[in-house]
Amino acid sequence: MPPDAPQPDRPAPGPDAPPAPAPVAPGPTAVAPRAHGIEVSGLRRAFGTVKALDGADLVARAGAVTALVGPNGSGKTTLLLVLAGLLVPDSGQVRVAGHDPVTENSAARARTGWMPDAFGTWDSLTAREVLTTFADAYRVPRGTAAARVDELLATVHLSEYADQPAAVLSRGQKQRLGLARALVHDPQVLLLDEPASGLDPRSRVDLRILLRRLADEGRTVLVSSHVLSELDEMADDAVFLSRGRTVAGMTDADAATARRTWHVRALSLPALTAWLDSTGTAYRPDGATRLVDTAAGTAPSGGVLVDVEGEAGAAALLRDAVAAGVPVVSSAPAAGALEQAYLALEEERR
Ligand SMILES: Nc1ncnc2c1ncn2[C@@H]1O[C@H](COP(=O)(O)OP(=O)(O)OP(=O)(O)O)[C@@H](O)[C@H]1O
Repeated sequence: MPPDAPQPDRPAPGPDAPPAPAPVAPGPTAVAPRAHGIEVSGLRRAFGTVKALDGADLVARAGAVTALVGPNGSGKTTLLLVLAGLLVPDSGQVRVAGHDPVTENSAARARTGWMPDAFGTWDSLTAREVLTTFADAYRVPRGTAAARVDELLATVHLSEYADQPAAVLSRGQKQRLGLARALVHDPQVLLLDEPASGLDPRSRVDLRILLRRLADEGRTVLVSSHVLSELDEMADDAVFLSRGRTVAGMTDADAATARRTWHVRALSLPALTAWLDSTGTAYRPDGATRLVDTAAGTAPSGGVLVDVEGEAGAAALLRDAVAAGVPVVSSAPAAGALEQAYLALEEERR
């Protein structure tokens, strides 16, 4: 859903719009404990007959990056809009940084940074003016706002565009400005909808490092994306949505113990497959096996896919193969843990 689509039963403030009434950025005495993350239970929100959220549950810990994963139309944006205090749910419990975004909207929004999947901005304002306007709206004290804005422009590598009108920014640069605006009031909770879309590879790496740092500082970071390999690298936990419901959750520990497919390559494919056969280990072709120098009598090198139980299973497989004299070249997960879990869930739900 376009994040700025009007909501049927609520005047749309527009997720990019400064909040009205402007919430007060929590001052040093008002900071809620960092331990508060996000807690959602039984959340429902329908648009006419479409049940965008149909009893969703979610916990996102403070100090962790949580991935929000699900197919198109599964309710991710709707959930993020509710958490951001921009959409009123039909029913269910929601706490963001210890506050209910419906009944304590200002308190929740003062502690929440929201980055929509496309950051619509005012084209005639400069990048610095855009951030200063949001800092004002969040009542960041004037004395500190200018330094904060400069610091954020540097963080997202837009200092050289600080005094350029936002109209000249590319899509990826606008995304980075959107990230800076989400951080302008030093929020405890960050909600990011497809933050990497439009970013070049360097900016994606920067984003990953920044989100890690923000989580390590004790913030709660909830990020939705379809690029699972990217989420895999940055997320500690994952929540899977399907048709408006939470269908699974996954922590780093789950990922380490889950059954996964590994790609094992050896200098001699016959030696590898003969050993797998002798141990009764099931395997299948990797689809990329390459023959080398058969004329010279060298055995074909190549790899196979093997399903193993967690990282411990992968380590045992590698250890035993090497001990048996198989010339193993590499052994690595065939795909990220999130991607494999996602595909397995999709398969189950077909
Ligand atoms: N304002 C709206 N009016 C009507 N239907 C809506 C509205 N917003 C969302 N929906 C519907 O609710 C469902 C969930 O949409 P949502 O945008 O939350 O999914 P999503 O998981 O973010 O999808 P995507 O991955 O494609 O961004 C979809 O069927 C969508 O068509």
